[in-house]
Amino acid sequence: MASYLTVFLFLCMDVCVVMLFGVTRLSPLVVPYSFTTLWVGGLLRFTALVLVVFFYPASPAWMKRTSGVQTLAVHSLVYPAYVTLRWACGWSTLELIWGWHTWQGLLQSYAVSALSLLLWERYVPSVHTKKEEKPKEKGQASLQRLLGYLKPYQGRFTAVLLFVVASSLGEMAIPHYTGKITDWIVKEDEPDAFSNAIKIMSILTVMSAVFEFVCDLMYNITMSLVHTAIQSQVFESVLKQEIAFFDKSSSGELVSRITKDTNDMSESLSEELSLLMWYTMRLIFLYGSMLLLSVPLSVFTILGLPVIWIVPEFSGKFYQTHAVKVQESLAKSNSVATETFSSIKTVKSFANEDGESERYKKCLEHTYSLNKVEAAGYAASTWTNSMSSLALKVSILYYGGQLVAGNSVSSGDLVSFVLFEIQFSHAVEALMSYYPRVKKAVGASEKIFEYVDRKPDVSPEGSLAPKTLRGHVRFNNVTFAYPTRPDENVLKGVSLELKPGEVTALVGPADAGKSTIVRLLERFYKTEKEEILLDGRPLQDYKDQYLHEKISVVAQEPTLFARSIRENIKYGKADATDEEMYEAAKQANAHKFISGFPHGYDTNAGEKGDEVSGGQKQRIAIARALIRKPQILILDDSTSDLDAESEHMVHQALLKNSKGRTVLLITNKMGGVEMADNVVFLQGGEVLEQGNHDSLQKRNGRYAEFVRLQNTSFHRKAQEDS
Ligand SMILES: Nc1ncnc2c1ncn2[C@@H]1O[C@H](COP(=O)(O)OP(=O)(O)OP(=O)(O)O)[C@@H](O)[C@H]1O
Repeated sequence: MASYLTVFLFLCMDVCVVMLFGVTRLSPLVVPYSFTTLWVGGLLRFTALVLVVFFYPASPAWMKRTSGVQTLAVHSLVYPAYVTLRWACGWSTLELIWGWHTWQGLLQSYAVSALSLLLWERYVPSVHTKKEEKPKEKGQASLQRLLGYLKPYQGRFTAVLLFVVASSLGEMAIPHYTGKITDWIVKEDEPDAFSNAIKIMSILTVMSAVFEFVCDLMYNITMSLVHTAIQSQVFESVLKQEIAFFDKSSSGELVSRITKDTNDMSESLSEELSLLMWYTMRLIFLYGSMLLLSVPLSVFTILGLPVIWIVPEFSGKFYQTHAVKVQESLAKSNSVATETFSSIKTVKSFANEDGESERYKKCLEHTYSLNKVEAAGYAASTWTNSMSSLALKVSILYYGGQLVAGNSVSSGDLVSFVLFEIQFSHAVEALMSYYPRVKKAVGASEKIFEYVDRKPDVSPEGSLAPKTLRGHVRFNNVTFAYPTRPDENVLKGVSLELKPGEVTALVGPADAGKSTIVRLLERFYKTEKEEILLDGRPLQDYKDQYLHEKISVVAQEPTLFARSIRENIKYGKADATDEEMYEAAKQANAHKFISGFPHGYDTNAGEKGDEVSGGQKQRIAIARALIRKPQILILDDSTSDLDAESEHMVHQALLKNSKGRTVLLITNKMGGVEMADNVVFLQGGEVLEQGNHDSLQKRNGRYAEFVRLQNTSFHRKAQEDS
């Protein structure tokens, strides 16, 4: 209520001041001082309004800010300023100078004030806010970074820009010479003018087309280079992240970021940016040509532009927010599809095709509901663009007609102007409709840059890479929880030792934390500095590449790549010879079956190794670990799919060839455990017993009980099988 009262008070005061000065024009005293009266009137109006704003207790706070005072100044002084400007240009001011108190004048000043307030709020940072140093808007920063990718190709872009300039200039020929031809038709006094105009117009138009062709070619090639650079940078950044990051993000989402989002972003850079460049250049030349033809008409055109700038910005913002949401939802749908296809066998064996389809459908429905809002945003944004430019067009035609009637411009010039103006408003309209699309791509780029900027949460890489490594590992009271479940300690004060030249068996029931110990040794997760030592030095101090060369792990469920067996065994060690590959395969008891395949080592292993059996997959994975000749070899239940004979052969070969090597064997099969020099029994994340198999058996503690249970279940299983 109070704010309505303020507005009412404000209007009353304003109208009264203006009308009061309207009365003064009747006084013969002020007639010779028309300009002074105008300005004094404006200043008094300003003072009166400022007094109302600052002394009326219920006036809105924003009016007391700098932007509010600026608006009042514009509101009060725009009319005197406009009249003075006309006077300076030598145009008639007689009617205006005494007509500022009219209702028409009043309404005009309100419209201008509203517009100026909008502009000031948007584009002109006020004196106070400047001091506060606003942080850059996210979208703006992303756009700057996107443009940063173009920097290495500055030379090419300068050439492209020159071609754009030449081509846009050539495009001015048609409207320009159409006007000349109109004048010739009206006057009929220059017989050669017609053919000359046609000739020059044709030459310039053809030249413009050639420039456009060269420019497009050069531009598109350069943009493909930029796209490749962005995509590989995103891929590299994602690969550098710590394992916990991959635990949290699904592979579908990651793939969508790298492919779809980078594509969207590159499209904006190539297609939209190119159009942006073309239309901006055209806009400059068109406006230049319009100015040459008629300054008042051009000024009138430009006055209407702020309206068609501001309106699309509002609708574009709404659209951008929804575009980001659609991207996220799409990434989710992608991850569901990727997960389903990568586990298709499990899906089918549980006959859950309908369940997965339903899950995917739900994701798509969510995307669809967001898409509808996004589409409405896009439609609203383009509709507001074209409506605002249509309004501008109609008013320009109206004003242009008046100027022609007053003989201010010739008919030919008016024709040219109208043609220029049509192209001009089309260019503005086009730029405005590209704005939301560029914003959409900027939205996509924000997500991508999140990945590029993300610092992997790992300890800074060490520099240690000693020539010889003994492979002595010590865990000192290690307590660990996964980052995704920080409150759940998986390891609780684990202390153990892996000695060079010895085989240590890590034994324990499911979920004891055995694989977690391996993941920590691989440095996949962060631990305290002194907790894990390798040859007496903290594990973090070693170079990453060095560490993974010296430690080889055969995981519980090894993953093979959809490449040849040769490439799988030599994975990460492409310089290994074929002899070394055969040797590793023999030790892993794999050479025989691989040689039996029709294509031998060139046989494709299939996606995730699906074209070989579980046991074969494990043996190939063991060969892949052995070819690196690691100082520390870790076998994490990696012979579970082998028959007893194969397993025995693998173990024998490993023991024979592991002189001086540290071996960690995670298994619950007693055959392997009995061969070990040392046994560590882990349960619930705690080391309960340590020693060799016989001594632990004699102790008759938890380990012995576990062995008994293992044997009982083994015998029962054997009986059931027989
Ligand atoms: N990436 C992870 N994020 C969160 N928790 C995890 C993660 N990996 C494993 N865990 C949890 O840690 C605990 C120990 O898992 P781990 O794989 O180390 O056990 P394990 O002894 O190797 O078991 P198994 O013999 O069944 O393979 C389990 O409770 C498991 O749910």
